[in-house]
Amino acid sequence: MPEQLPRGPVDSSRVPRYAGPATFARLPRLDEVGGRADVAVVGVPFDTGVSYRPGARFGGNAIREASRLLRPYNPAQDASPFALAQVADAGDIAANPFDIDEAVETVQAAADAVLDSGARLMTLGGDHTIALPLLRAVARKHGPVALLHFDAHLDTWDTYFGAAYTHGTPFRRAVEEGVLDTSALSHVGIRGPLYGPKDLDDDAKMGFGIVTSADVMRRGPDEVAQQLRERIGDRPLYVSVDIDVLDPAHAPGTGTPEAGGLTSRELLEILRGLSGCRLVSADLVEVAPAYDHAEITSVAASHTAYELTTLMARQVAEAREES
Ligand SMILES: N=C(N)NCCCC(=O)O
Ligand SMILES: [Zn+2]
Ligand SMILES: [Zn+2]
Repeated sequence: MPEQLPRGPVDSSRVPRYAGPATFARLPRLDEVGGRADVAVVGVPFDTGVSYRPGARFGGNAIREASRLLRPYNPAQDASPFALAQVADAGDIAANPFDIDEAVETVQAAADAVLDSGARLMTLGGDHTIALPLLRAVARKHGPVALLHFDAHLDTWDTYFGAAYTHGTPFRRAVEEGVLDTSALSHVGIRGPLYGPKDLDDDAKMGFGIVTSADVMRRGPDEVAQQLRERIGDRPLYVSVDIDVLDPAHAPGTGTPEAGGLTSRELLEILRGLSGCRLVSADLVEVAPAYDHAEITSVAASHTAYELTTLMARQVAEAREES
């Protein structure tokens, strides 16, 4: 008989949810489930790529702490994600805080290892620099992927202080490197001042379509999600969520806040509307708990990661049924 491995969160009716060290959603650690998971949740404590307030290195653990209140059944997607698939917390990637190039290599190697094990990757924390190595790893496995990018910012700028790897530049590098399918690139939640109109011209030339924050308000999450689903089709999809896509009222704990953002309700509803998309991996970046209050930001982030892991778990279950 194969040994019965733990699966799913600690039972919060038996062990108080505030007890013990935090893993995402009180899930087992990867080493407790024999080192194999369908979805690996990984922290990325790295924030050397930021242009303004630092602190996103602490985002992953803040999200884990705030995720203690998540429950096993997700009514919005009518799914029990942690029963559908083995979802485990794989700990943190030890990225060098003093050397961005080396950190980018380390994140890529760690992501390669997770994807090679057959798992989908859900990363928590870090600044947006890390999307580049994560996309490299995903493209190595799946080929160029569709990208759905939630952010106040384009993050397709060229360099800062001459540096190529920063939190404002990952998606330009990703396009240059050919890791993205340029027929299916979307930003959602864009707003705020830019350096000049060329920012938008460059971005459009790279192939990005933009759903602004005001578009989401005017058209509503259902219509936006439908348009995104049509653009993505059946391509392998990577979702990158910069928590500053939310209004600072919904996510004060972040490094480059911009007024006029999405509500957490709008973000969660758009994500739920992606059901059926081939979500292969996702990141959730730019949570900087030092500027947070009452865990407003990390609670929103924990629910965002919950919707994303639910989408992935449903995909895992569907793929299992088909085979
Ligand atoms: N990726 C984030 N959060 N911010 C990018 C802002 C780049 C700038 O300082 O213009
Ligand atoms: Zn941003
Ligand atoms: Zn960003």
